Amino acid sequence: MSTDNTLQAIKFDKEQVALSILDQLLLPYPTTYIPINTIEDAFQAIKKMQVRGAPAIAIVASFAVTVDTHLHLKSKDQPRTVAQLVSSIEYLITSRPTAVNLSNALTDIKKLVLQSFQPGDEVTSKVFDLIYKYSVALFEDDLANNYKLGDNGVSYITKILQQQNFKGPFSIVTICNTGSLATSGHGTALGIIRSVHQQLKQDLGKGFWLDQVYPCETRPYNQGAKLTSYELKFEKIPFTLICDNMVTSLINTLNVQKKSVKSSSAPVKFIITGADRIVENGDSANKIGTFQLASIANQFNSRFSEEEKIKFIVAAPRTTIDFETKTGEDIVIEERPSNELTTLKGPVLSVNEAGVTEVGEKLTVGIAPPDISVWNPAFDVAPHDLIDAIVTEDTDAFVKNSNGEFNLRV
Ligand SMILES: CSC[C@H]1O[C@H](OP(=O)(O)O)[C@H](O)[C@@H]1O
Repeated sequence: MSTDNTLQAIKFDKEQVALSILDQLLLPYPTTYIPINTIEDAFQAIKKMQVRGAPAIAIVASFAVTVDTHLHLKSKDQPRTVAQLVSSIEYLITSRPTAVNLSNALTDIKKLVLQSFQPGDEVTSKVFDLIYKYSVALFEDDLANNYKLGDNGVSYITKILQQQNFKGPFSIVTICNTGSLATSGHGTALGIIRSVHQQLKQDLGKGFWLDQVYPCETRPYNQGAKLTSYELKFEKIPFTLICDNMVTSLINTLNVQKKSVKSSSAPVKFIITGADRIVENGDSANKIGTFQLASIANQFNSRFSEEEKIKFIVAAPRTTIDFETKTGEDIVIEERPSNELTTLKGPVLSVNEAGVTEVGEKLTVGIAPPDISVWNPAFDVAPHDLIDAIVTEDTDAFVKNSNGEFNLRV
């Protein structure tokens, strides 16, 4: 195992055909890379959320099928049939049901193999080659697409601010983690924030600039507090961490009362989230709490002038769009274990004589009575009528037509 203070969630050695992932359950404290050698290793790591984020879990799953196949071919074990490989792939799809990237990628791999081979055929190096090429392309395309998505987000944000005749500093609210730790790099919603931070700086003369990011801590698994804060701090992007239940007060303080929060008075102009599954009509499943953010923006906008309105942006690569599902009503929402809500895990922190924080052993702390009824859906669905724009790697952001409908087909 290696430790590495990096934002690289996934490491794949093309020559050695070796896969390791950053154990994200230990972040934001020093963590380790753990090897993924089998489909079962990947299932467990995805299920436990040692790796999470819709694009990242699809990439890790695809690479895991590649590595598993490679190691099996090298072993002296009984050759595997295509049917057996397909069955393992179908098992891996069940590790997390809501994020469509996972099922899309593994279904693509299944189709690729079955287009050229019969179920009873032996898994040979030719099968491996198909899977390897697909997995490497998925990883590399995701990274390239995230930079395009970031630029498209900047274009949309610039257009809106110009239309609203907005001048000065602005803020962005986001939820969960949608950055390098959730993708192959740069990120989706956090990728837009990275690109905005780089391209809309005060000294670049556009007349408006990003002053503050407000990441929601994202209960109950705290991806915002643990992961997005880690990324924003790493990139030196100005941010202030808030609880999920603070967003209404934040917007009321900044945008309505025109007062400051900490040292910033920049109004919230955008709420930017990721997605785990965007369906045909634009309804978008994302981390629990996202629907609430869309509702909050809608509530304020009902009182705001056009120039004051807050825009709600969903950011995702096209691999997150599910054209098989017509509306959000049909999206399966993953429910997770109760203990994610009734306990908190983390290291013991102590400050030594030199004032340096030392990271000790990992503990689990109870924050609710044991054996109680808990509801822990990992996602909710923001209806398309509350979404202003869906930003992908395609050139222009998708916005609704005069009938209030998205057309996500290009
Ligand atoms: C680019 S990540 C997309 C999406 O995935 C996250 O879910 P999880 O942390 O449970 O894997 C979150 O909903 C992000 O918005």
